[in-house]
Amino acid sequence: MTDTLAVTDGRVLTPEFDVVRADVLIDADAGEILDVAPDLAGDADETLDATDSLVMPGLVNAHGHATMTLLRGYADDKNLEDWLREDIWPAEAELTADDVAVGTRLAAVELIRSGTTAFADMYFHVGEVVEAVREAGLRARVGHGVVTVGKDEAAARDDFAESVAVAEEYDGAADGRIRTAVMPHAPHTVGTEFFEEFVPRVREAGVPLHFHLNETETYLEEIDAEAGVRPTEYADDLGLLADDTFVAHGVHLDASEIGTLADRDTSVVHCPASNMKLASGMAPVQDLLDAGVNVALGTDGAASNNDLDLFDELRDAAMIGKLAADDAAAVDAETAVRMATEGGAKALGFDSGRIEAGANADLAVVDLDAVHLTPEHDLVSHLAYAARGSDVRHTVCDGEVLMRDREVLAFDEADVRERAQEHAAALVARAEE
Ligand SMILES: N[C@@H](CCSC[C@H]1O[C@@H](n2cnc3c(=O)[nH]cnc32)[C@H](O)[C@@H]1O)C(=O)O
Ligand SMILES: [Zn+2]
Repeated sequence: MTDTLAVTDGRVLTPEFDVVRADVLIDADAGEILDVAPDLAGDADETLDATDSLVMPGLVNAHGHATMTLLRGYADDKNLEDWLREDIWPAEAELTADDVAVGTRLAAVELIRSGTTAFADMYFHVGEVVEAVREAGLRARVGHGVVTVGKDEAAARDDFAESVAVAEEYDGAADGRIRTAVMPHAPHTVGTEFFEEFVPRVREAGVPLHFHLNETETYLEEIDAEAGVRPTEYADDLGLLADDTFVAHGVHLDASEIGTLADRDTSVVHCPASNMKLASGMAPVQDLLDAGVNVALGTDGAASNNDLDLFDELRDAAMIGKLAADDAAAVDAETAVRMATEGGAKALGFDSGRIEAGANADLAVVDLDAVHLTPEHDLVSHLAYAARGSDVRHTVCDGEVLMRDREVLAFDEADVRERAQEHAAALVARAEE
């Protein structure tokens, strides 16, 4: 007999963005939603109470570096290039596999607590990331980040080869909750010859590509100096853009680049908090949406955010989207919530992001019994503009309850925090030696 779970007595955000009173019946073995209708509790082996709550698709954090939770608050108030070169890369040079194991678990707890059920991760020691994701019960698209600048040819080639090997090794791990991608850091931090050599191998492996695109003016200047074109054109010429490619940031994009991204059906992961904090700029999100580009949301690493709460990101996206377009109607509440759910699921290639029979059973249950969510005119407005990650009561991924009544089940949270504090302190001490 199949194990079934019913999320009962709540209201449900439908794919049409109506809010209806219904239960959600889940096949816990298959990790799939079976039915959304009133009175399904009697059919279930187990129930999860959603009284006074809104059942929404689990949020999708489509760009980040989970281990960077260990560097949260370590270096703030600098632009991207200075921050990476002066603080982050020296610290990362000291990072061990154990640090990645600990930092990714800290990130996982934070993601689960704030209703995120799927995320993308570009980092190194990916085997440790995979183990943490498996244990957490989350869904993720993971990859090894490649940088070739500053390395000799053999080391550079090894780094890219490792990214392909890692993507092949772990794709489909954790009962299919883990998928992979090859993740060259950015067009200007990986040499042209290495893209030429490895892109055909990525295509053979049949995995997507993920990289940082046009995050700052420096990204444009470096490609302009090297190739005399815009980075999107450069990336397209190298065969990097496809319908399973997802790029982070896309802050500085001209109309022709937006057209190219739309033509290739490449997803853009908007990271508004990171872009504001590093003063990278304002992404033209409404223009991307108007051109038909799929836009997802990401926190980026916790060192440039400084948290992994997608509800913050949602609100930031709606706010900065209006400023960027000089139009208060731009990036409206529904659009922001869609980017954080179905947009992210599409970018990462997961059949999640909607509460409907047949979809992955990835959902967040938001407690509406709160002062800052009173009164109720429009619950989608609340999700975009008033709710916080800490309003999430239960988190379900792949049909498994990962958090019940604000208790994360897979980990001992106190232990995860203590180990994170120890590893972060030791890491920084090594970096500053
Ligand atoms: N194997 C590579 C590591 C690349 S992982 C991905 C990298 O992205 C860096 N990173 C984090 N946030 C950002 C961002 O906003 N823009 C660009 N890079 C970032 C992060 O510090 C990490 O070094 C190496 O040998 O250096
Ligand atoms: Zn990043």
